[in-house]
Order: sequence, then structure tokens, then C-alpha cells
Amino acid sequence: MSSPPTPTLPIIDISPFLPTTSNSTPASKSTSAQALHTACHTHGFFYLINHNIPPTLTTSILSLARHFFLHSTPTSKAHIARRGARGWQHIGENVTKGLRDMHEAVDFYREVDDMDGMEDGPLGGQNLWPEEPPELKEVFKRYLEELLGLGEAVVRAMGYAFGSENEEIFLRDTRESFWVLRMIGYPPLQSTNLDEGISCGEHTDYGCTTFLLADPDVKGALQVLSRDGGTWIDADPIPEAFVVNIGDMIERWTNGLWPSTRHRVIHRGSGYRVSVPFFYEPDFNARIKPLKKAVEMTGGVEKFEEVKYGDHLLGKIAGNFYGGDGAEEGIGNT
Ligand SMILES: N=C(N)NCCCC[C@H](N)C(=O)O
Ligand SMILES: O=C(O)CCC(=O)C(=O)O
Ligand SMILES: [Fe+2]
Repeated sequence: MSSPPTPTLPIIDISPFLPTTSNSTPASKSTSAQALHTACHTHGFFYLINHNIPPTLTTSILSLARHFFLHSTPTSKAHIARRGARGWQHIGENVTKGLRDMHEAVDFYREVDDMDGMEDGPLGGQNLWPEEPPELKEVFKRYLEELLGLGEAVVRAMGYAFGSENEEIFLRDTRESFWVLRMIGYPPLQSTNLDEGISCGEHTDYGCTTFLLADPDVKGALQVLSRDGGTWIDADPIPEAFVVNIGDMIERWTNGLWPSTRHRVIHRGSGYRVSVPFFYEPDFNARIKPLKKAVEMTGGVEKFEEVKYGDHLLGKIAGNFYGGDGAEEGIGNT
């Protein structure tokens, strides 16, 4: 007897929405946006290809992250230990669903001068950059600029999926994207019992669109929950593609048409896994509520109240590090 085929995630060609492309016509944009619409509706996760980010850059991002986690000294990690939400987190410091995640990580966020008096909160202050490897900061900043451009292209395509006249509809609230760049290191789990530790517990992402760069040598680690909740689908890396997923704010904007998808990481292999997600998010002060067009398409009733993205994010940070209830509150988390 043959087993059922393993479901895999859809593949989206973003090239019609890149500013540098020679392939941008209403027809090519429409094809790409339609495929994106289906992917966001049926999975909320997909592979993004033809994005034009140089493979030399993505390869060096992963190797710099690996170098930091495996070869920098405990002192230099401690030197950038987390202050508020920014900086290095030791294994077990991040909590999901009340359990410690078996990964270490460094978070970089957009830096802002004026956050409505938020400078004393967890998002105040400057990013904490590792001193070793010495070129990490510069290469990560270069990568960040590239990914901000790609984030813009993807939200254009998402808008276009709601009609060509809506191409810029999400851009209005992402021009000052409160982005996050995170590098993560996962030692292999010691126990097969998930109650004794999981690499990253089941969650949805908080904002708009996540672009994941993951260790090409590890399979089976990142798993995506199917929409019916019945199957975990492996989101294994494929060469030169990003694994992309949508977050809680997209779910709200689309009035639930494109739900943010639950996912988790279980790394049981032998090697040390690294990943670098880039979270392209709304502006901190963006007020997110269902788009008119999406409400029309979903039966005419608004399913979500307006929320300020920054408040949603602060609730999540509280849950991750301070044992608040943020990690379990809100949409998609029940
Ligand atoms: N989207 C972000 N920033 N991901 C970071 C880790 C997700 C798990 C987190 N403890 C949680 O419960 O949300
Ligand atoms: O490392 C991964 O593959 C995914 C990490 C993730 O889901 C997250 O950081 O939000
Ligand atoms: Fe995630």
C-alpha cells in the first residue's frame, strides 16, 4: 500500500512586482497575485522565488549567524544580553505557551527616536550588535535594506490580489515598517518527548509578512499546521527560495480570509540549525482594521476590532519574556 503524498507548500513567483523587473505587465502581475491569493487562503505559507536577492548574500547571512552562535565567546554573547526586547536571548529564555523554547536568538528592531513616549519600554534603546564576527553588523544591515524592498513588493502583490486599484493598500501602513530581524540557533533536542522541550512552540507570527532564511542542510524542523488543523506540513528549505508566511495583522486586514498560520520548530537532527527570519511589519502606530473589500468578500460583517499594531506587538513581547498573557491572547491563538 502506498502512503498518501506529502502535501507541500505552493510556490510564488514575485518577479512581476519587483522594481527592477522586465517582466511587469498587468497580465503577469495578475497571475502572480492570483497565485498568492490562493496560497494565502489555503496555507498562509509559501515559497517565494525569483526575488532577486543574491544567493551570496543569503549564504553569508546564515554563515555569520552560525559563527556567532557557535564560535563567539560567552563573554561576547553576554555583552549583548537582551535589554527589553533587543539583543541576545539564551536557550530557554523565550517562552511559548508557557514552555521554554530550546533556542537562542538575537533580535534587532527598527530604531526610532520618537515612539510616543515608549523609549522607556521594551522597544526603547538601540540594537545590540555582536562584536564578533566583525562583519556581521554591516552584512546584516545590507540584507535588511534588500528585505525591506522585497517586503514592499510582496505587500504590493497582496494588495493587487484585492484588485489592481488596491496595489498600494497595505503599503499605506507599512511605509515605516516596524520590522524585526531575528537570528536563531537551535541545538538538537535531547528528548523525543515534546513536553520536555520543543525548539520553538506552536505560534502565529504577529504582523504582516515573514521571510525565512533557513539552514539548507536541515529537513523536517519547521512545520506548518494545515488549515483543517489535522496535518503538520514540513516547510523544508528549497534552494534560493524564501519560506514566507503571513501574520496576525494580515488576518485582520483580510477579515479572516487569509488567516495567520500556526507553525512550530522541532529540530531533532544531529547538527546545529540556524535560521534568520525577517519580519516585515506594519508601522508601529498603524491602526489595523478589516479592509472594506475584504469585508465584502467575507459576508459583509467585520470580524475584528481595530487594533494598533504596536499594542499587539507589546502584548506578544510581554508573553515571550515576562510571563504576561500576551502570547496567548488575541486572534488565531485559540
Ligand atoms: N514572530 C516572532 N517574533 N517569533 C518569535 C518566536 C515565536 C514564539 C513566541 N514565543 C510566541 O509565543 O509568539
Ligand atoms: O526557525 C524557523 O524555522 C522558524 C522560526 C519562527 O517561526 C519564528 O521565529 O517566528
Ligand atoms: Fe514564527
